[in-house]
Amino acid sequence: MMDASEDELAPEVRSILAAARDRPGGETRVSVDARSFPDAVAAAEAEGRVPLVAEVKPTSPTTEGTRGDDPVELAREMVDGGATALSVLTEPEHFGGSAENLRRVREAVDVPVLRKDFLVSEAQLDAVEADVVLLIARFVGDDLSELLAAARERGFQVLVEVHDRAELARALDAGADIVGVNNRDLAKLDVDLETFESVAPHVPDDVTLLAESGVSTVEDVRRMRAAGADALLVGTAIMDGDVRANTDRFTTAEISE
Ligand SMILES: O=P(O)(O)OC[C@@H](O)[C@@H](O)c1c[nH]c2ccccc12
Repeated sequence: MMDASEDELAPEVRSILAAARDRPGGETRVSVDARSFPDAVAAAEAEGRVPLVAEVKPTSPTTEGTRGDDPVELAREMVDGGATALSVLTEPEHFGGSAENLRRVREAVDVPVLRKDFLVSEAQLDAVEADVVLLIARFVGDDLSELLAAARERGFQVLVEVHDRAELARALDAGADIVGVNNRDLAKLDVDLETFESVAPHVPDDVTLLAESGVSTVEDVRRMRAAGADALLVGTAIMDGDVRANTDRFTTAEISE
């Protein structure tokens, strides 16, 4: 999206976006046999676990240092800790990710895997197979419907990320059925859990709704669930320390009162 609102983005985010626009796509069109994300969420719920998407995020503009562990090892620990699905960063320049990390993780686990990146063109969908791809409403602008259709044609499920009610309306108009509300403001990079609480009431029941970013305690997990989150997406608080224990703590947040 090339409009005035781009000036309002944090410098790091502008740099991420500039890099994303230059990134080439895959050479041949992918065709994915996707593992159902809504089914995985329902299964976790039926077992009394908090449906959690655990994120393999080696670093980020808001994290200090880089975690160099093998992403496959981290992914296995997350699944052992009860994660419903995984998110794997594929953005190389600001998040330490790669398409290869995603490919290896998806081969090693049997839960759905989300490709976390800043996709802005159809060809970029072909870089690697995943069960779910992310489209960020703010970044794809008027191309949302087209990219959503292009992704579905390839077999991907699509998570559309929004930050306010106006973006939610655009996501729903485009036909999004998995929506994530990002608590992180891409203009300031700060996190406010009230973002989810203010947008969630306007999301129809048949949409699978994720609360993204800034969940760092078991209290936060319960708070997002109380506000209507079908699932949570957690990166930093899982990557910090014992990945398996962290995942276990969050997925059992509703049993271990
Ligand atoms: O590390 P956190 O605060 O738990 O956040 C995870 C995830 O929501 C965040 O990494 C994220 C949300 N939307 C994104 C878009 C691209 C890259 C990363 C993200």
